[in-house]
This record gives sequence, C-alpha cells and structure tokens, in this order.
Amino acid sequence: MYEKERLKIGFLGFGNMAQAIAKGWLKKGVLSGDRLFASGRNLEKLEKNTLELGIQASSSNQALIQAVDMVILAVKPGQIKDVALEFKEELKEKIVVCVAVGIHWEELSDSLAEGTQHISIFPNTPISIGEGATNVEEKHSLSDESYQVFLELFESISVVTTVVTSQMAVAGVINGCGPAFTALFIEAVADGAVKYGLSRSEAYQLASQTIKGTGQLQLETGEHPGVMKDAVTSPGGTTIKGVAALEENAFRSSVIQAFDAILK
Ligand SMILES: NC(=O)C1=CN([C@@H]2O[C@H](COP(=O)(O)OP(=O)(O)OC[C@H]3O[C@@H](n4cnc5c(N)ncnc54)[C@H](OP(=O)(O)O)[C@@H]3O)[C@@H](O)[C@H]2O)C=CC1
Ligand SMILES: O=C(O)[C@@H]1CCC=N1
Repeated sequence: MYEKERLKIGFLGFGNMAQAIAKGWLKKGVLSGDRLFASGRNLEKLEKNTLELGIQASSSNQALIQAVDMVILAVKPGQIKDVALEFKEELKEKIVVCVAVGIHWEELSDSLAEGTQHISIFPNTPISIGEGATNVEEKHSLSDESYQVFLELFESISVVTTVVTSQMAVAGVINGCGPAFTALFIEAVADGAVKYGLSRSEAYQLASQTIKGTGQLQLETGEHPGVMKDAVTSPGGTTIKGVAALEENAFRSSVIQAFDAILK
C-alpha cells in the first residue's frame, strides 16, 4: 500500500523537467525534500541543483532506484531505453513514470520487465510553480492504487489531461512547446512597448498578467476565443488596427505552421 505521506520519489536525470516537477511539489508543500532523491552522472553538477532544494543526490542510478518507490525517468528521449534496459530488474518493483517526449507506453514496455508498472506523461515547465499542464497517456500498466497515488501527486501541481497514444504528440506541442511560444510572445509584446518608451519590467509584468488573465477568463467562461477578441475590438477602434496588422503578417498561420514544423 503506497501512502503519499511516506512515498519516496527518485528522479533519474535531474535536468530542467525533473527540477521543475520537484520544485512544484516543494513549493506546494506536497512533499518534503527528504522524500525526494535524484541521480546523475556528474555528482558535483547534480549537487548544484539538489542542495538548495534539500533533495538527496546520488551518482548511482541503481542506488537511487533501490531507495525509492516511484522512479521518474527524466533523461533525454534518446537515452531512456538504454537506462530502462540497464535497470530492468531494479525497476520491476517500482512505479515508473517516463517524461520523455515521444516515448510511449508500448515502446518503453519493450525495455522493461514484463509486469512493470509504468506510465508515460508529458508535463510542462510551469509545473515548477504548481501551474503545470500534464498530458498522461491513456494506456498504462499502473495498478488502480498506484494510479491514484500518481494522479494525486501530479494533480497537486498541474491540470492532468488523459490523452490517447496517437494524440500525445500533438497535445504535447500545446503544453510542452507552448511555454516557449508564449515566452516569445511575451518578449515580442515587451519589445513593441519598449520601442515606445515603456520600461522592460513594466512591459513584462503587463504582458504576462494579460496572458494569464486572458487564459483564466477563457478557462472559467469557456468562451470562444473569437468572441473574446470581438469583445475587445470596437468598430474603428485601436485593437482592430493591431489585429489587422498581425493578420497581415499571418499571425495565426505562423502558429499553425509551427505545428507543421514539429509534427510533419
Ligand atoms: N524541458 C521541457 O520543457 C520538457 C521536457 N520533457 C522531457 O524531459 C526529459 C528531460 O528533458 P530536460 O529536463 O529538458 O533535459 P535536460 O538535458 O535538462 O536533463 C536531462 C538530464 O539527464 C541527465 N542524464 C543524462 N544521462 C543520464 C544517465 N545515464 N543517468 C542519470 N542522469 C543522466 C543529464 O545530466 P548531464 O547534463 O550531466 O548529462 C541531465 O541533467 C526529456 O526526455 C524531455 O523529452 C518533457 C516535457 C517538457
Ligand atoms: O523541445 C523539446 O525537446 C522538449 C519537448 C517539449 C519541451 N521540451
């Protein structure tokens, strides 16, 4: 029986994504540092990231797996299968959560022992402040009890969406790549404002709060984005002039082409 209060979680690979998840749990007080473990190839580099968070670091992946109940595989996609194969025996008794882009349940199964409880997910970086969006592959081999524990942990720092295997890639462009697209937009908006004399800090604050508020408004009202746009664009007003200029430069088509670039 897994109890959230006693569960120990290990990050095999402690880069950007693993740190974001750990920070989210710590920030939200879901888990304390003594329940979190991380392993990496270079202990000195690893400790730079673990010490400030109070997480225990190890240069041995094997020791990490043995010390925990849940293992989060957070190395690069190209390294996942090698790591899974190397520690196949040790992972047999654990809950394995794979965050690698493009490594779905079926694929990872080939590198793990039969019967291993594992699930593939696609989180995003805002999880570090408890505002993540996590796509979870529908197909998994966690027991009901393990799945409940997993869900509770990830729902505490993100909105969890169950996605069929064939749509994991497209959904992942929205939540996984989306923070980069959104950051580009924030930067561009600020550049526009700075050009006309607003300070960078004021521009970033205004831009980020406007994106946050608009997203929240859409989530809470379920309003069609076009209706939200219409509510701001008064006839002959200022906003429609800006919308027209953006469309002249194929704003929406540019975004759609980003999906083509990633998925084709
Ligand atoms: N960043 C993001 O927004 C998202 C990332 N992901 C997925 O998360 C995973 C990690 O990505 P990300 O955090 O960005 O990448 P990083 O390169 O930041 O992190 C990967 C980490 O794995 C470590 N590592 C490599 N090989 C081993 C090994 N054999 N044993 C232990 N540790 C090892 C690396 O250490 P070292 O540097 O010393 O080699 C590094 O710290 C990827 O699979 C990615 O697809 C998923 C969704 C979003
Ligand atoms: O670009 C990448 O490699 C991953 C996918 C989503 C975020 N980072």
